[in-house]
Amino acid sequence: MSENAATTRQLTKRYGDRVAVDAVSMTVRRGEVYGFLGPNGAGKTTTLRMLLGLVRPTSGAASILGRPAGRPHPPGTVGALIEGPGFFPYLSGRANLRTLARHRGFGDAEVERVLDRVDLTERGDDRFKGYSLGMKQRLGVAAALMGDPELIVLDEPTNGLDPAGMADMRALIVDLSRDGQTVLLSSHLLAEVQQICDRVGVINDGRLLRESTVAEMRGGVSLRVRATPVETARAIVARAAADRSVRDTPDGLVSDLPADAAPDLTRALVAAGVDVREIAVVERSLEEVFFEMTAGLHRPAADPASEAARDNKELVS
Ligand SMILES: Nc1ncnc2c1ncn2[C@@H]1O[C@H](COP(=O)(O)OP(=O)(O)OP(=O)(O)O)[C@@H](O)[C@H]1O
Repeated sequence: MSENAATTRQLTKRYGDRVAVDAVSMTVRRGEVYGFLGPNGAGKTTTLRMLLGLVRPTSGAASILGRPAGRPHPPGTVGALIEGPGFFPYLSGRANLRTLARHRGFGDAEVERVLDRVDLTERGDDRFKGYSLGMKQRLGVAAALMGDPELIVLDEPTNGLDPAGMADMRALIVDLSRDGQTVLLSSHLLAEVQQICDRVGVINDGRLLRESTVAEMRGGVSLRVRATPVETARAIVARAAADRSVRDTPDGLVSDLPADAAPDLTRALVAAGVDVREIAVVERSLEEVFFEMTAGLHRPAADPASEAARDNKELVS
């Protein structure tokens, strides 16, 4: 049995001159929640579609649960929610799932199991049309869960949800993972998913910039010092920082010092007559790391200004 749930090697997709996915090599391990992160248009959906065999790669290879992408998967191995589920608006959630279940060879008991899994049992007889966006997304996840697949692929599962809907979806994904399912999800909301992913792959302009655990990606903590006079404070922080850099930020001086350096640093600042207003341990968010990684990188040729602006807006929204 392959220890990896999904892998891609140099996976590439071109649409005419445009390289939507550029030599992406990623590895999703069994049992983890893997976040495939990047701004809209970065190539996430295209990569997932290639993994699921819905789009043919231009070059490179992909495999899921040890089988080359594109080969039919035995029932109960892979479930996916890609680009919004297609449900009949005038049928109830339950009737929609029953229709799908019959098509896929599952019985009504499986429909009840997945409805319960996404907490929609009580609202199962309501028309799909009347569902909130969060409920619609959860019904889509329920459809992906039929047959209890080993790997669940969710494309932007929190897209468009309000904070409560996002929290529900996060809790559901964490539950699935606790039950041993592997979850591969894509998102442009880095702050949103950093809380629930074990590892992440960051994609921009079709290229995988980095793949690692969330903790590795965020790096260690830093100390932030707000004190006056700032020149004296900077000199003292620099001495404590030794060969580490000291950065001036709008929120104060920041240096990659460990949290346990704070007491000595505070004493040194006070001894030098510096007024210390704040010493804080700060952790970088994935969003900050993403902006550092992409700073100065080439932007899409089509419309660089608007695309960059749009990406930035959506990354922080
Ligand atoms: N069928 C297609 N024909 C032409 N270009 C395409 C096609 N599908 C995707 N693209 C282009 O490939 C690039 C990557 O798109 P993709 O949908 O994979 O990105 P994404 O990261 O999933 O973004 P989003 O979250 O907006 O879907 C985009 O520039 C997109 O316009």
